[in-house]
Amino acid sequence: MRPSPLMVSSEIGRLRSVLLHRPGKEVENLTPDLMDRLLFDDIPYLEIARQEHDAFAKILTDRGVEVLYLEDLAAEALEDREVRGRFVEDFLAEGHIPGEGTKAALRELFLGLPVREMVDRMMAGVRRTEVPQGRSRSLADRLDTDNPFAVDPLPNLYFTRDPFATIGTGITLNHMRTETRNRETLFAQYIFRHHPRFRDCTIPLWFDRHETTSLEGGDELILSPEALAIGISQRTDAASVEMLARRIFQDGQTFQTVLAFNIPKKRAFMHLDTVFTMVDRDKFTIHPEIEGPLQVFSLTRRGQDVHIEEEHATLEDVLKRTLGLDRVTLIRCAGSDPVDAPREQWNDGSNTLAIAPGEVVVYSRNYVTNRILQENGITTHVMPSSELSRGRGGPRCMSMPLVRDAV
Ligand SMILES: NC(=O)NCCC[C@H](N)C(=O)O
Repeated sequence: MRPSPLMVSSEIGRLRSVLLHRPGKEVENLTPDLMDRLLFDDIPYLEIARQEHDAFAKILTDRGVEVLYLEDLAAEALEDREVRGRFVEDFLAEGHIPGEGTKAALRELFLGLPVREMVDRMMAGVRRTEVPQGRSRSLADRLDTDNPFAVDPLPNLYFTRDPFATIGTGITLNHMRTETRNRETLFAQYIFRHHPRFRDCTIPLWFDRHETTSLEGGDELILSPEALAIGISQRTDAASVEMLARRIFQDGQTFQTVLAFNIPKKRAFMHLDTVFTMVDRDKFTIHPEIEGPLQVFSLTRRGQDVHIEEEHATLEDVLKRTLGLDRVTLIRCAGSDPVDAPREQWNDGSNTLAIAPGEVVVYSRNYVTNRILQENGITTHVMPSSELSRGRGGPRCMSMPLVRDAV
């Protein structure tokens, strides 16, 4: 077995390799009635969303970052016909297909396509009108439902931050809060098991998709090689945090502390990274509402066990102590303006992606926060964002680092 090709031990180390997903037809396979269940607040215009995403990727590649695409890795991982067959079965099993006849027709549809087209179709979803009506139609196949899809689209796939997370040399393969996003984690499972880049490597698994509690990557931040910050949030359960801490501590990675922040359970704050991201060694963007005092649990390694302490402290005090800093700069979203701050946080003004210490990618629409970042000495790479932001995620949400330089 080869050593892990993954290494991420901070939020800000120079970014060397990152996983993105270029939005596909899935972001237009949305109707007003489906938006709530599929976790969107509006329907993006695909052509512009792709232009915006290409601008995002260009910011990264122009600075020497290797950009890998989920759809490419998935297709490459599924080259083998037997593996592809198993993937289709798993995908259909979790797709809540109405009847056996529909499932058989979808199986035939997917396996009859070239592998890359198959991946695109699975991501895009299949409309009921696109499924050839097979002979054996069970009652369930015949029943008309108000869902126009035989198998749902996966519109949140371009938020590659959430289905799995690189921590150290391993990953958490996540169990997502919602059914619509949990199917996304199947792609990562097959990529890490079957893609030539990963399959013969020793990649520790800190969490697995079959766990019964939820964990999403937007809640997983790496403050330093010694400390993680995990949100207990609308999407991540406390039990998941303790489970990943125990596994990471037992593996002998560099991490000694996991800080669990209990944040408000609401859609605007769905993940810790929607209200808090690291932009430099001692600088953070935050939403004013989480300045604290917050309920923070410190999970520390004690031999083979995990010691848990609770405190109510300000974010500033916790960060200074954990990072051994005399001072930290908390850059408040839109300067805490009572109107600009909630607006820009809603459009992910606090959700930056660092490509090096003090250098971040931001959404153009959050111009108040962007100006304040610049005033604090942060270099901002501004990307267009009108269509991508309709999915309620920013540059950090749309990226999963695979390799960063040590800080
Ligand atoms: N890390 C993140 O904050 N990801 C944003 C995910 C947005 C997506 N529509 C969701 O609700 O899961």
